[in-house]
Amino acid sequence: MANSDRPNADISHVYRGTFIHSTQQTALQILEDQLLGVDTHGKIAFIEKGAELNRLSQSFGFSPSAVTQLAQHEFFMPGLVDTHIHAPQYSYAGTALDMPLLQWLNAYTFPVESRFKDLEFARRVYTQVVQRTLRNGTTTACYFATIHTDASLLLGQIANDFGQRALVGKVCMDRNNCVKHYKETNQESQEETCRFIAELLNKKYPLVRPVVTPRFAPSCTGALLGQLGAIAKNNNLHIQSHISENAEEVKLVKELFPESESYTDVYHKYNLLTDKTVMAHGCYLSDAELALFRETGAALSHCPNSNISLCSGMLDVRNVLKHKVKLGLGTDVAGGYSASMLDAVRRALDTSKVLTIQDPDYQTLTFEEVFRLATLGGSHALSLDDQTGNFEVGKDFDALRVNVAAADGPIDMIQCEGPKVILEKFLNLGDDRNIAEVFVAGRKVVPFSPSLNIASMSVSGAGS
Ligand SMILES: Nc1nc2[nH]cnc2c(=O)[nH]1
Ligand SMILES: [Zn+2]
Repeated sequence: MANSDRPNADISHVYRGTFIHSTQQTALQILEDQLLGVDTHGKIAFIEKGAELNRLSQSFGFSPSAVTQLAQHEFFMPGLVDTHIHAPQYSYAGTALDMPLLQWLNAYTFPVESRFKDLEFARRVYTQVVQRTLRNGTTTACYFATIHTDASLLLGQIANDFGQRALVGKVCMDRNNCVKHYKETNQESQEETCRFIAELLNKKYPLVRPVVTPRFAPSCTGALLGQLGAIAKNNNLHIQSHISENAEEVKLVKELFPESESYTDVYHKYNLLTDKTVMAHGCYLSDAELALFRETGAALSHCPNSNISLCSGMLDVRNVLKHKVKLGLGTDVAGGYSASMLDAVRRALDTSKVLTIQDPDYQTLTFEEVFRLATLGGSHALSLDDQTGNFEVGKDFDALRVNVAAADGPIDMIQCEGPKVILEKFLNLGDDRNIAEVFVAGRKVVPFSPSLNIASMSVSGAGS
């Protein structure tokens, strides 16, 4: 072996079995009888054919007897990437789905979010949402918190404690005519955003980053949007918001920002469309707006459960892909009632089929394409694809160990099936009972470590 090929870190784990992932070229690549090595930094050191065991064990210095062999109904897939989820709204997920967006925000969302000033309430809900999403295989989550800086910092701490990769945003809003006590002044929003960013970065959590988070154009003055664009630029930070989710909202933005050509133009004008931006929804974007997304490198998060639950609209994913706009999937809890990315996969397929019902010439998304959106697509949308999203050497090992035939699980395996069918069954029928283990950056984060003292955190609100 040439010197340049020598590994620069020791191997901590080697797994043997089926690995299923996406690449830029292929939506579904099935690698059977492979050996994947994880180094002591949690990175993928090699992924090669099982027949190479002896050579690999010698060159990487591990014992063949230490290899973990997957069982027949097991496979590894990349961790799921939730590109849009509201952590505080987990407290009412599964309820309050009887109104359109703007009314829903005023009636349910703003009153609930205002409660997150209370840090003990925040700790309880944030512990539960991080646990629930991890158990369901979300290895990376892009979170909205609330306007409260300390509670938003707590969300970052909890994600770090449980080992979830997370972008965390303190929500900014200096305009709210309906729930008057749930808003900031322009100065507060700016100052608290800077404090949030400084304090979160100062924690040096390896997998948790701040994200600049104007709630959406109707909640922010132009002045605030401009200040947030500058803060993101000066600190090279991610940006997240909402766009073109619902027809009434689009109309409102036209009224509030009459000088702008389009909703996308509002954000563009304030330097909020960058290659580290992810905007949720985009159901009503024109082709010209999609072209602007493509030009700036900004991404979209498709949140189909929310779009249907709030009767917002349906994203034409095929058209977004045609415009080569980066795209991931999001749960958008609690507009979306499920915190599971498996649900987002199913709802994305359902929505695509409804579009085909409406127009039989419409090219329905395949489950392979949606699998890619939920993994590599999401990591690309969050500009984290150099670190996660698939099983390329050098990326972090973010993975789910799936057992389709888990005892007492939701799937009956009637006959012996190949890996493609097994994956399809898991995506359509599986749940957390099929997710035996979850890894983030090589660390096993599910089952939870007993040292996390889960019971005291979730029941009494005490804990780390
Ligand atoms: N779905 C959804 N859309 C929004 N637009 C502005 N805020 C929100 C929110 O909390 N949820
Ligand atoms: Zn949202």
